[in-house]
Amino acid sequence: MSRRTSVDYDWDESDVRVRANKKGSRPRTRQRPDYDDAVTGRVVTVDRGRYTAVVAEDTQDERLVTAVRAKSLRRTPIVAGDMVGLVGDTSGAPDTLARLVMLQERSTLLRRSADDTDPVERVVVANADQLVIVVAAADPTPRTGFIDRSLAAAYDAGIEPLLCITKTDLSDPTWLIEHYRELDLTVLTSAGQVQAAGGVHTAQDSPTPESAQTDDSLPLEPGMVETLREHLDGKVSTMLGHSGVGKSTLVNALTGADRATGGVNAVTGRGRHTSSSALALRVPDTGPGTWIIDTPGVRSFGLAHVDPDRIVESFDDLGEAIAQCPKGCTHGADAPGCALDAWVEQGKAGAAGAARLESLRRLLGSGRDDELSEKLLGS
Ligand SMILES: Nc1nc2c(ncn2[C@@H]2O[C@H](COP(=O)(O)OP(=O)(O)OP(=O)(O)O)[C@@H](O)[C@H]2O)c(=O)[nH]1
Ligand SMILES: [Zn+2]
Repeated sequence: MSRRTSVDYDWDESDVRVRANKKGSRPRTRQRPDYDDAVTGRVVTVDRGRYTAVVAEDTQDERLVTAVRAKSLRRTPIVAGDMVGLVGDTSGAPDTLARLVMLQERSTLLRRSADDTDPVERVVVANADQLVIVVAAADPTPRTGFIDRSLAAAYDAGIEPLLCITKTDLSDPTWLIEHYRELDLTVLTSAGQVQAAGGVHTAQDSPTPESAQTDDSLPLEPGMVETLREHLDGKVSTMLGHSGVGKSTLVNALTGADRATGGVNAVTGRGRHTSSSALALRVPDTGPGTWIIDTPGVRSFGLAHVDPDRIVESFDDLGEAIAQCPKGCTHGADAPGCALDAWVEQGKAGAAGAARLESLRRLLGSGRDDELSEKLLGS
């Protein structure tokens, strides 16, 4: 049952010595003849040094393979979403263990540092196309600081952001939607609204497919789940949000998996997932390649690893003013000639301009106050 799939990827072994080889144009797999028969897998979760990958995705031979990392990769972080090469017993049969020997080059890499002063950068998720930032309209109170830093991290990683506002039955999220009106950001609310590129549209009421039938006791409106499903279709998305905002509720409604109780059977066919590590899940009623990666452990987004210029670029709604700043402008409150204050005072950045500028300055500063208050609030 160990049918091989051919390896025709551009492997990044994260092995600098191999990559630095003069014959750089030669396919790297040739330099590793041992691995010619490696099968490709998508890492769905990592738990205590064990990597679970789905192999032969969307074929009859699709299976979950558990693997341990080869010695040569022991210093390389490998995370959910990574595409890897596996050798050895890749049958996926119970109690078998394969060897993870290669790491494919990533299209994107979402990273964070524990806080803005922590130089240690952590890899969160690989190959995500989209970052779904989940906040609640209330309980817990949404903080734009968290959204803004998530946006900066997404922008830096080249990942498309999407803002999802849950619990709109508890509080009116209009102020939050207004806050991002001038930014080209799609906003979904649990009332089923979509804001794209500055306009608010009511989402089409689509019927809930059988497999996604939500429990009557769930406070979610089907409109949001279905609109979100459409936005996830064909993409690898990762979901991020503070505890209690309703991520599990959303993921469960989307996938039918019961994350809280550790059951992933509906998605992977077998196995239990009880750790708090990131987990990639299939999304029913979507096309091939649709995955959602839940990151329960990630609650704050230190930006120590992000170039300040990239942070500035994530404030696209202030971009026109920034273009008028003197060269090398730090955009700080006391930066000489900074065009931002006048721009905002003239109302050119919209009603939320002042708050957006404040947020930019906070992120460009140490940002510690914001991060600290998030921690103090028990996020
Ligand atoms: N009123 C209301 N409650 C909701 C909504 N969505 C989720 N909840 C409730 O909010 C609580 C927290 O939801 P979870 O889905 O567990 O939140 P989470 O983000 O996964 O939280 P962690 O598992 O701690 O990361 C639960 O009691 C849900 O029933 C909503 O749209 N409206
Ligand atoms: Zn400036």
